[in-house]
Amino acid sequence: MAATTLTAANLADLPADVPGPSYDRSAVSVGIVHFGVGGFHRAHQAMYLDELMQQGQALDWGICGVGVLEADKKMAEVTEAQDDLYTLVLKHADGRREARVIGSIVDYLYAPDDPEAVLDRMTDPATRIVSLTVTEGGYHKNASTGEFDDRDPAIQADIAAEPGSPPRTTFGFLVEALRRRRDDGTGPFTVMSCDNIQGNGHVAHAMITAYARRRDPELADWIEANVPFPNSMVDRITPRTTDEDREELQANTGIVDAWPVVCEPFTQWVLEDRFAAGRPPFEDVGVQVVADVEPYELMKLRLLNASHQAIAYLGYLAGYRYAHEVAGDELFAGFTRAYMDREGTPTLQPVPGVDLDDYKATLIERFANPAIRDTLARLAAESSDRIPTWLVPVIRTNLENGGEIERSALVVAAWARYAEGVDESGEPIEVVDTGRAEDRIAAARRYPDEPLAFLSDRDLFGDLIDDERFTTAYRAHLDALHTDGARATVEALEQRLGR
Ligand SMILES: NC(=O)c1ccc[n+]([C@@H]2O[C@H](COP(=O)([O-])OP(=O)(O)OC[C@H]3O[C@@H](n4cnc5c(N)ncnc54)[C@H](O)[C@@H]3O)[C@@H](O)[C@H]2O)c1
Ligand SMILES: O=P(O)(O)OC[C@@H](O)[C@@H](O)[C@H](O)[C@H](O)CO
Repeated sequence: MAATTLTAANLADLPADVPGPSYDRSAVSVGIVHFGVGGFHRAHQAMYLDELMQQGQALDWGICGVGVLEADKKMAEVTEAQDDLYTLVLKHADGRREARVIGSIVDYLYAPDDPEAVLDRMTDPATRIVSLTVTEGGYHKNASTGEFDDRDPAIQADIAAEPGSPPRTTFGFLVEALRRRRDDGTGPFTVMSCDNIQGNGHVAHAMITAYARRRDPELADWIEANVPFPNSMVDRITPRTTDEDREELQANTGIVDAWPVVCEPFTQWVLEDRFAAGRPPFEDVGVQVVADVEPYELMKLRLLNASHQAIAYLGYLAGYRYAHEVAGDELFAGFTRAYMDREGTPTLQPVPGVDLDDYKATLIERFANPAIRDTLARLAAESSDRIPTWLVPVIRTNLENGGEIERSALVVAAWARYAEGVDESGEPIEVVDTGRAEDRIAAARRYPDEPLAFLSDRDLFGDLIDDERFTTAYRAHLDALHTDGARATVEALEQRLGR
């Protein structure tokens, strides 16, 4: 098969079964600046905009991506070489692949090279939305107090910088751009968070204004009064792109793409309708634009993301390395579904238009899609940002209401066992937890002398360590994980609790 390097000039040479932009990309202008162009943004928001553009809509809502981290240099190089084009490959469970080339990202700026260019984009009146997928850690929220946490050195540097000087962090850029827009009368843009955080808009609002307050209280007041931060629920399982994905794409289609994105066919976006200066007509491409996102967020984070945590640690300890292997194992799939039914679901609000039984059954099917090859290592990374935001609130609510907590306690114990850094066969585990890995590993290794040491960090677990019902369950599970291993522990628990 003839090789086609992905560039604007080569779009006409795409194979017939790989559609590309049918719209004139030179007519697309930037209306959205996006921080954190990773796999998920390219599989989700950029895809929805591309669909609108295919319908001849939203041509004034093109995306300019921004990377602020050293690690984003690679994305800058690839987008430059490929005219911001990339291939999106949907992987169906039956082995089918559906590829298309996405054209809605039309510019990319690597902020450390030219921070003023980023600010120019953000202060351009045509920019009406600044969206974010900067991961849970990118919001600088202390999980226990809920307050802004300024301990990140880059954030400290931005807080201390001279007024008007070039920022380094996402918050620094947002607040400086808003200051300039206030001062020159351009007015606000909307800050649209698309990260997996409960109340992501509320959290972005609270953290960004807290940051702004440290620099300029009047500006913080102006942001409070003028900038909308809509909440959203976002969903599409998007694993990291691998070399095999690149090779497979080329072998199947001839397309040479340095950074394609692969994901599951399922996609969902529930978005609160609160924008300062308009928005694309997202509902025309299946986005659920609603007044209250909270019930959907809780459903997704407490069923999907919290279940991912169960699958990750228990599955890894049991010797699996991929999500579909764990979800395809009846014992672990049954445990996960029982967590959802008995512990996650009782903490949810009624979710308009959703049959929760169907939703949960679909989740297990999605996890079990063998084509996705989502690694447990991806799901188990950055646990300190995930367990406290997704699972701890479930445990707290159930403790308050006299609900069940046994399975959640086992997931927390499995994290502690995983964080010891050695699996059940004595092989090392790479514990990825930015800024906290050393501390987590040290706390985990205080077992068995101090069996509750892992729970003693109140930033992560609040007062769970003071609740005897929880600590009794946690201790028993942690002991069992050490003496019997993950599989036997889950088996015994499921036998004891039944369904
Ligand atoms: N991958 C998924 O399945 C998925 C699904 C739904 C939602 N999400 C959300 O999207 C986020 C990103 O996921 P991804 O798969 O694209 O990851 P990724 O690693 O491919 O990309 C993450 C991007 O965020 C940037 N980033 C990370 N920390 C940052 C910080 N402190 N400040 C600024 N930028 C920062 C990175 O530089 C990168 O551009 C997740 O954390 C989650 O909240 C992901
Ligand atoms: O991306 P994170 O760090 O928020 O969480 C890991 C996974 O649970 C998550 O990426 C899911 O795959 C995703 O939320 C599915 O929509």
